[in-house]
Amino acid sequence: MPLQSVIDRALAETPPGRVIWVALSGGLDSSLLLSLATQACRRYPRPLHALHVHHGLQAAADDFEHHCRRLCSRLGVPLFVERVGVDPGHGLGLEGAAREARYGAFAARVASGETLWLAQHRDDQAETLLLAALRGGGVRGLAAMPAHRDWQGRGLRRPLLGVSRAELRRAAERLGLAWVEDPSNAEIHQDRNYLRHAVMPRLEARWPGAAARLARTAARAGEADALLGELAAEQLVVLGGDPARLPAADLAALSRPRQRLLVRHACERLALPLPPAARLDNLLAQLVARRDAEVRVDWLGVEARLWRGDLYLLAPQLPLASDWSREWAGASPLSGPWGPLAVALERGDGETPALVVRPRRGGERLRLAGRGRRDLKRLLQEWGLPPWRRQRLLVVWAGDAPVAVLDGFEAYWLAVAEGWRGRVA
Ligand SMILES: Nc1ncnc2c1ncn2[C@@H]1O[C@H](COP(=O)(O)OP(=O)(O)OP(=O)(O)O)[C@@H](O)[C@H]1O
Repeated sequence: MPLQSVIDRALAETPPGRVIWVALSGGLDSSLLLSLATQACRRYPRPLHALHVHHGLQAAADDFEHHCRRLCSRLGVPLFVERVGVDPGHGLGLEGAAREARYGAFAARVASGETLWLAQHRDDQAETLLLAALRGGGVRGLAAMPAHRDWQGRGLRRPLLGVSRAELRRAAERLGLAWVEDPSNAEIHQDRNYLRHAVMPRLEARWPGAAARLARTAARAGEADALLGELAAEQLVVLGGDPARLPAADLAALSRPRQRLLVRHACERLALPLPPAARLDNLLAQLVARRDAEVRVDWLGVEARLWRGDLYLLAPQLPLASDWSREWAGASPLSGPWGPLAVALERGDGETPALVVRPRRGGERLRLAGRGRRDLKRLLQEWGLPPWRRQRLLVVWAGDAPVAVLDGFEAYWLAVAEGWRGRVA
């Protein structure tokens, strides 16, 4: 398909009336993508913007920015430049950290309903598949990069994913386009560059069209991955539909591959990090733990807990210091230990005295309407509150009397004493 038709089609599939952003690095591919998108938008008018992220990592960073400015002013496309700091100290490596910073900048600029176009092509796709296979990745990894996906309400699109690098270069030369060569692309110690310069030419020499075939494999793996997503969603409905709380016995009755699929799917639905394979197997092996046994398996960003027959997937919470306390007049919001809480509390006669909010210490007794004075500990047992939720309880005191109990994380009242009114604002 001619290149311009590829772009026209991508344009036709992008929601009309909303801004299309081209992620412009200043390299060949994204400079060409922007030029082609500009031509297409002249024929089918659409708001088109370019977005350049300045990482400040290389001496060449300013050259990239200058090139982007020149190109955009020539094409008459508004350019937005985002400056980001890259912190390689989080175990992602420099490349990973730069990528994370870049996506942070994209997210800050591109609004919900708008679309971001990226310029990866077919050879990038083949390399991504090989890198995933060399890491021992599964279907998700082998699917490499999707041609389009929803990204928190925004569209992410790669219109050039089916086009070869050679064809893009020919097109750029035909157009007399200028671009900046990224000096780091020649550094062969980087895995991707090694594949590009040392491996792919050999594969192509032995199997002409190797990159195109690998990209086809990625597309097939992508389809299989989407089907697995559908299967997992259906299975989740059968298990009650709550990704944060899965019935352990029902989960244990499934085949191990289905269990893995479902837990990963549940994490995705909750926007939690996926478990490393060994952690997941460790967790699944304990699914049939005795009902009264408490099992907890953690991985970065997640606490998985088996409690009373259910598997809970939770984001870890910072522990609450036992001496934390807050004076409060009862009006919303309450400035809680993990952030503002949209709750209000008042005495029935409207004469609310000064209140103090503290973590639960034990031994509190509340006077409940129709039930008299009750031990909070007993009440917690009665409500069947999981232990980790007990740790986030806040007790509101009026003088030396506890008058209400609040979940300090999810902002709701668990108990309010007789003569008091609690509201969720
Ligand atoms: N600094 C940046 N600012 C804006 N977009 C970027 C930046 N770096 C990369 N991108 C986008 O992400 C895509 C993939 O990045 P990658 O690093 O693989 O490409 P590149 O070789 O730097 O650039 P190009 O695709 O322009 O040749 C780019 O095609 C571009 O759309």
